[in-house]
Amino acid sequence: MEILLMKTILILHTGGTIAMSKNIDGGVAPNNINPLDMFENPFVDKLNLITEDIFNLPSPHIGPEEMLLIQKRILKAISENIDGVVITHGTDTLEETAYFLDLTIQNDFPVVVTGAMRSANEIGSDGLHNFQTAIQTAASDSAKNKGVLVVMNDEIHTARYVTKTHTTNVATFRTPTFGPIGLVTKDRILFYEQLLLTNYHPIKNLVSHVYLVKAYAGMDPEILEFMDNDQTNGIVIEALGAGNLPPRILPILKKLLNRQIPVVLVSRCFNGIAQEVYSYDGGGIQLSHMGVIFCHGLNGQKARIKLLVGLSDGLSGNSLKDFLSDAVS
Ligand SMILES: NC(=O)C[C@H](N)C(=O)O
Repeated sequence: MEILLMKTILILHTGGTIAMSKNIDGGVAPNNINPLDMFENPFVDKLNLITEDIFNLPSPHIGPEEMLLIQKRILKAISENIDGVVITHGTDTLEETAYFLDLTIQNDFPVVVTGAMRSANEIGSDGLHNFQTAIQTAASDSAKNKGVLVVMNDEIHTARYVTKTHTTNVATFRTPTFGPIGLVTKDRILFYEQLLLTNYHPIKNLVSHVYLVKAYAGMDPEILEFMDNDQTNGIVIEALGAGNLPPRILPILKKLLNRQIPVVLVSRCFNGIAQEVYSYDGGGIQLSHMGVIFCHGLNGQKARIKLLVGLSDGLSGNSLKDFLSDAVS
């Protein structure tokens, strides 16, 4: 490892399978005491580990409020001479928390998120290994200024593009279209790509009622009619293919846009980006002319986090559009 000086790594446990065990009935559930608290620092002569259990939640119980708590704790660490941060997290919503942090923290030190697919007492448990490699990555100088990173199964992914792709396999985290930017090898942390960095938005409060909807063949307009009210702050639609919608959605879409509700489009495809390609009814060109914002390269859940962060930072109109479409970062 390229670790030369004594460094301090802040570890924030938030729960998830990495902190769970299989019980006698075969169900996997949280423990009263996090098994990771028993982790013996294998790098005692090189790394000082400060551990905090900020909460112990399955990640489906985590939402923007919890993400903001994690963000605030990391911002506090900036004045505490911390050299890196590791966050352990359930994998179900890990990519959303990681991307939320990526958008809201200017991290000169590495911030690494990890989790596990097998709980602490299951054969082949991946928790300790992922935890250890996440610490090594957070302690690596080469991990600085790369945005928030996700380390799982010996791969290093950007929070911006990584996604959970398998329900149970330990190799679940993948980065469609672009691939991981680095590897954890037996003896070093290795990067071979650099993310284009963007500005950060250090929000302090959150807006609510930002929705995510998936398009499907024959999509029913009623789903969007539910959002046609004053409470709705924004909507992300995972559209078909290159970025198209069934024509029967157009009337309600117009109503939502007339209400000045931002409607953001991504593709429901696993690879590629939403683009204004088709000029038929419901095609991307028409949607774009109507005022729908095309968000490039993100999946639906990430685009929703980005919309939430942009709105929470007070962006609207063209500034929100530029932020979401990556015209500015
Ligand atoms: N592997 C996991 O961590 C999944 C778990 N359901 C969670 O997200 O908390």
